[in-house]
Amino acid sequence: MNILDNIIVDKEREVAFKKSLVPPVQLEQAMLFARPAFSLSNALRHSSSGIIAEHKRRSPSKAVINHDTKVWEVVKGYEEAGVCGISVLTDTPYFGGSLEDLLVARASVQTPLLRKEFIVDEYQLLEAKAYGADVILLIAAVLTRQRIRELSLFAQDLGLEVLLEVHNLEELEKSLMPSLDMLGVNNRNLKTFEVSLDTSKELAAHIPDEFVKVSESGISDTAAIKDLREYGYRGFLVGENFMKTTDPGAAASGFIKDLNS
Ligand SMILES: O=C(O)c1ccccc1NCC(=O)[C@H](O)[C@H](O)COP(=O)(O)O
Repeated sequence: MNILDNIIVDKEREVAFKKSLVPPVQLEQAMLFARPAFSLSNALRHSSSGIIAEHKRRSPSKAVINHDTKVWEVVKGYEEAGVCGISVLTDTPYFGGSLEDLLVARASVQTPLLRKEFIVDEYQLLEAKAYGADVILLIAAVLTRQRIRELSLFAQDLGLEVLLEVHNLEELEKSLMPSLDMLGVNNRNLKTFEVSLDTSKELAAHIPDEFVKVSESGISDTAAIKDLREYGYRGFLVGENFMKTTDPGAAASGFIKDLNS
């Protein structure tokens, strides 16, 4: 089993346990559940930077990235820097995040929020809505076409946007469907942790124009973004490069200024 297999096995157990504690109807009664979501895809279409900045304490590939973060401080810093969207990791065992992080982020900013999670069940979409997310992530490597369809339609019914993540042509071809809003290419192979921006470049031509293209992972300088834009990418998910600094908001601000200069 690779790390992704392990994460999914653990996630299925975790979701089953959470369902036994909090029934779906309780999530539907949460205050934030009825709130209309912000559109990340629109923000990306009209943005000059396209940065989606991530709150990421640790990861399987890098271990600890930043343990001293205060979520509210990081996301406010990101918003002030002018990012288009903020990705909040909510997985605890592998990334040190939580749904509480998402709730704090929602209370702190008006920027579109992506619940960065390993989604295997509709229940997690109800959680995403109840805790203030605007967008959810679906990872093609761990879902069948049928499940991508069911989950994306369920998200659409809840008013959440969907970012579908692929890593190769096979995943892309099995996943294309109208219920997706954004197509993300992860430059990190989640099974081996190898990172190459060539993955985004190679897949770009295969992504139909109606989907906003997002390049994810391993982006550490503005030259990479200028290059990826040439391939039609409008969104750029950046985590470690900001989070490894003592002030992620300031790092994002400097990055965006450099990008726009
Ligand atoms: O980051 C990891 O090590 C990782 C391992 C296994 C599954 C997912 C993983 N990361 C999720 C992400 O996609 C990244 O956090 C995100 O794209 C930002 O990447 P980066 O800018 O390289 O921190």
